[in-house]
Amino acid sequence: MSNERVPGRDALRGARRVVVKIGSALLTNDGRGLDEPAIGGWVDQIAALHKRGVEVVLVSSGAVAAGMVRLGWQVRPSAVHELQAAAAVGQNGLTQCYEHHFARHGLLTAQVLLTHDDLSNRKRYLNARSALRTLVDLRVVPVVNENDTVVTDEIRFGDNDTLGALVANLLEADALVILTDQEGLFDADPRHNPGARLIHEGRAGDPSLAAMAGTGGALGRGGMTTKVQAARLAARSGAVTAIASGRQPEVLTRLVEGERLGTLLCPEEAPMAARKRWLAGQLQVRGSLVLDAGAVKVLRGSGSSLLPVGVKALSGNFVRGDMVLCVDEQGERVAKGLVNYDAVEASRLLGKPSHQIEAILGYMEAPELIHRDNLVVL
Ligand SMILES: Nc1ncnc2c1ncn2[C@@H]1O[C@H](COP(=O)(O)OP(=O)(O)O)[C@@H](O)[C@H]1O
Ligand SMILES: N[C@@H](CCC(=O)OP(=O)(O)O)C(=O)O
Repeated sequence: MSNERVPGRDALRGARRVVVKIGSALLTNDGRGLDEPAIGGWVDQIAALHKRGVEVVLVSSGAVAAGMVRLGWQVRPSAVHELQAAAAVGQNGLTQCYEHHFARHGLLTAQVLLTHDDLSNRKRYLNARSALRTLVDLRVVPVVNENDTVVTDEIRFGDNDTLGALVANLLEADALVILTDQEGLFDADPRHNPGARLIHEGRAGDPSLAAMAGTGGALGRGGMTTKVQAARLAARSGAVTAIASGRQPEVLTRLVEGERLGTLLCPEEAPMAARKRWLAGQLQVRGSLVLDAGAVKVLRGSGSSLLPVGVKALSGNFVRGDMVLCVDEQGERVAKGLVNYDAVEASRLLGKPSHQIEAILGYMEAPELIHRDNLVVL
């Protein structure tokens, strides 16, 4: 195992928000019900990251497999209604298990069950986004799974790799870490090819990776194919994806320390550029800010954040986190970005220096109206 510095690994090292996906193959100890001691170990690692200020959202599989064990079923049913019943029974066990282990660290968890509709319908997408952001801001660890009990075959994600990537997009996470039962992506399925070699790093969009990823294992659904696809999806919003074995000691901690573990798949372009393009394309504009000439100059010239002091007027009924358009005094488009204050608060801050924010509002979310990481100059 090498500790040499590899550029893409720095994105993990500096990650502030990470989506961790734990797959069925790993969680259920090859079909013997939930592997509670192992879950306890991942929770310890997530709690350690939390302590360092890294925000972690967990995407956890295992409901169907845990339900089967609770119901005494030896064979995974194929009928949808039976799978749904097993998921409903098993999800309870999964939630209890995470709640119990995170409580040992004084951390609260929240169960978030999502369906495809929730992320493809604009209104529900925004609702899911603001609920998850709020949970993360409250320092709660969201534990996400697919809402298996209500989904039908046509609309299911099926595998949680895709769900993990969509959650990474939703929260503009810096990294998606997929923990599975293999050390990473190999150039052939290591279960059937003892000589298969681990891919250490790659480009998320590289078509040759798909060819190496065979089909799914017996318990999980997607195998490596959906993990490679998930990396491509996650890259849209600038997230790097690590695929690693959950059985490696301290795997999460070591990955965010930049250790060369597992497979790292990086976006084609710099993460920030990808993230900004994603931002610009994703969200509907909910309002606009009129900037004075000084603010226009620094935004265009030096890519600075937008401070309230440079804003003369606003329109629209936006809330914190919404996309707003920034225009100059002639109405010319200058930038788009995610605003840190809602319209009522922002209107009270117009033209004011940032050191007065706390006195005016009674609290300060951030000194800038739009942080430069959330700003796209047009
Ligand atoms: N190229 C490959 N590299 C690594 N694993 C592979 C590859 N091709 C197929 N696999 C299989 O993918 C399985 C992991 O996928 P899956 O069972 O869906 O796990 P999970 O439940 O964690 O999502 C491995 O056990 C392995 O047999
Ligand atoms: N939602 C399902 C998980 C589906 C699944 O196994 O996904 P994966 O871990 O990606 O192979 C469950 O909780 O059983």
